[in-house]
Amino acid sequence: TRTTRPQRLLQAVSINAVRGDPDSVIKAIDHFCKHTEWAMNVGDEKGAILDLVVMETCPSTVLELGTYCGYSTVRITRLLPPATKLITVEMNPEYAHVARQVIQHAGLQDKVCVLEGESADLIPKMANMFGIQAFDFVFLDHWKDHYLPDIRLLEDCGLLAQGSVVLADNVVCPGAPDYLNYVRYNLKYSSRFYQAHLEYTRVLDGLERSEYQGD
Ligand SMILES: O=C(NCc1cccc(CNc2ccc3[nH]ncc3c2)c1)c1cc(-c2ccc(F)cc2)cc(O)c1O
Ligand SMILES: [Mg+2]
Repeated sequence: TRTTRPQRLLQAVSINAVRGDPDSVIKAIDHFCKHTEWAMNVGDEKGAILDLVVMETCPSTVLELGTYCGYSTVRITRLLPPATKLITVEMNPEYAHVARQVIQHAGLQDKVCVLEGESADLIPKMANMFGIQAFDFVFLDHWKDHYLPDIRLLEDCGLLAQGSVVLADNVVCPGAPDYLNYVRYNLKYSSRFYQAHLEYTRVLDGLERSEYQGD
């Protein structure tokens, strides 16, 4: 096929979503994934849990690892007050290019920085790049075997502070067993599981919310 799935998803957004309206972008992507083609967005069921956790956290600094087409980026950023910034990391250049256009269609481009590259390379540079101390909220949705090394790297770089919330997608499907074991049995975290389903399916999945207790 000439086009890729992210390009077909972007086309559905540009045709069906109202420019500058994040909720219509979210609805257009969910409709596309339910009726036309499955894609690995966090989706509407887990997305509603993501919304609640973001709203109760009221973050001023947000990091997302794994942008894909920007669905969760739009979900999170639409809930943030004007002064806040969201940094999202995507190592696949084609995903990043589509995500920037989805985010722009939602009218949220001024609140989002899409960084192209690997989390392990970029995390150590973020404090200097953005003049931040710690992230109030982190959403993990990239390669599942990178969740554990990356949360440890965030700790080592001093980018987590007491009260920082880390929310991880797909802790059941595809799964992140080593990550779960770490955040659930480590006194530095207070962890809680939100049972749900894999986006747009009846397969079991869930999100893990882990609050950093400080050093
Ligand atoms: O694997 C997943 N997502 C991650 C992912 C996947 C592919 C490429 C990238 C490239 N992006 C990337 C990589 C490394 C990176 N380092 N720093 C940034 C960064 C960015 C990322 C995933 C899979 C399923 C799933 C699939 C099939 C199935 F049957 C059930 C479930 C459902 C999900 O919700 C998922 O999130
Ligand atoms: Mg995911």
